[in-house]
Amino acid sequence: MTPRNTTEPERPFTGRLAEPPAFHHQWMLAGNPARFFERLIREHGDFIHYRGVIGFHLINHPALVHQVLKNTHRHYDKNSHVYNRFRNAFGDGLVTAEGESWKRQRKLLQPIFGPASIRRFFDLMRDSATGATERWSGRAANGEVFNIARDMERLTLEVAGRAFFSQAFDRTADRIGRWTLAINRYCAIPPLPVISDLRFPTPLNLRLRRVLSEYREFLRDLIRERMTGDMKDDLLGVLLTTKDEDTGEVMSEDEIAQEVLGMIIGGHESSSTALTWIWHELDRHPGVEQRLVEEIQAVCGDEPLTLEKIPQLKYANMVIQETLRLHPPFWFENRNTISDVELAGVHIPQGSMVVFSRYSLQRHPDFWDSPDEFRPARFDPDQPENPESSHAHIPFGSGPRVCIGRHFAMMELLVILTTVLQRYRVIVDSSDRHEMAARVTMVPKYGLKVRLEPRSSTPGR
Ligand code: HEM
Repeated sequence: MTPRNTTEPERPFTGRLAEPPAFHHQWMLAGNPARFFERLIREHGDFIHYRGVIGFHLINHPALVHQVLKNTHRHYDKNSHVYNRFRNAFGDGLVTAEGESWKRQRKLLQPIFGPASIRRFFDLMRDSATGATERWSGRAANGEVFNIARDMERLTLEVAGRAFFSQAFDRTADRIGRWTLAINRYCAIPPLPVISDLRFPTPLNLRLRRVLSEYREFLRDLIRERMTGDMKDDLLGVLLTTKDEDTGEVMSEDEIAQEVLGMIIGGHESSSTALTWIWHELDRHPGVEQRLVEEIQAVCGDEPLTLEKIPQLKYANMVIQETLRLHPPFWFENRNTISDVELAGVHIPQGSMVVFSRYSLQRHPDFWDSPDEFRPARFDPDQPENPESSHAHIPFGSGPRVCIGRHFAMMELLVILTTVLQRYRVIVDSSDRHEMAARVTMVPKYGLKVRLEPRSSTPGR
């Protein structure tokens, strides 16, 4: 379910700009930046001009966010410290591209990720999820405690890898896993301009350079393989053959490499994080888990999930939305002003950074009742609990740069959630140490230690 289809936020912003003292609570940025923004908002309101090592305008009201991402998006781009760090790692794929280059890429890629096109990935998603649950049978039988966050990472990487490279992923899975880890480590460092520059020879930068060149070589070989006859119907095959409607041009090898890398890294990590939070919340809310299992039983019986049944998983959808609200994987967003802009009557000069925290926005007490409580019923499409909250829920972004992979991600989450729950109850172990960490994505800092309890019947057997 996506939020209701309204175009303008229901409530205008009526507050004023606050200017806390320079460097206010700056030390908190080094620990947990989501808590830093939360505290600023609690003390100073929904519109703040922060002056510190890095200065920014912080917005925390749906009407302001809507204005930046949608109504006046042309006045903003992603030339910020944070996105420049991603640019070093991924190049200029869709996530970081700007202007004409972004427009061209988005137009080419949009149809590939539309709701109808991504249906063909259903089988591979279900097969990968089923494979993971089968590999877990020994663990379940032995009552083994393991970190399910790692398994979710492996599983969503496999889904993304197979969607892009078919079986070539399986041959290279370990290497791709290592490359991903190195890139994620690089992206998680503070976005300080000099240190992030790949020419600066820190061990992390040198490692990233090596990894990127290995990845390019892997992709070059694979593209050559495809060009010499072994063309496949996976995402790489589609990218190699998709033509610009107007010019008839195909994407260059370099463009494809940047695109694929950004999507595999960004797409698999966000989905695995969301899944880990779902297991965390279901364990804490047995009533929700019970209702979810009942829905799955009613929809699928003892058979594996099929593509046609996905729309019937309404409660599962609500559970996912509520998890994405409380634990938005990409919790932080930022834009750079490319001209002078006016926001809520305030003049903001060109070259300023405007930021918001999805974590705070999606827990805004003016838009959500008991905002910290996990209540999937909020997202009941027939009876939404907080009818004015649609613009306070944007886990996939909003406006022209809304996540292109959102339909893919939602289907993947539904398939994995259903497949695992049909076979196991996921129980968080008493040894689990819980703390939220806000890195590139928002994660449980120490992962999630769980045990599995087999259910009495196994689908398809
Ligand atoms: C739960 C999973 C996911 C979440 C929460 C998520 C979230 C987001 C968000 C918030 C943005 C917008 C950033 C902005 O405003 O600039 C975004 C953009 C993007 N996402 Fe996702 N994403 C997810 C999964 C995926 C997947 C699976 C893919 C690819 C298959 C993907 C590919 C992209 C791309 C390419 C963009 C850039 C779009 C553009 O700027 O035109 N995402 N994502």
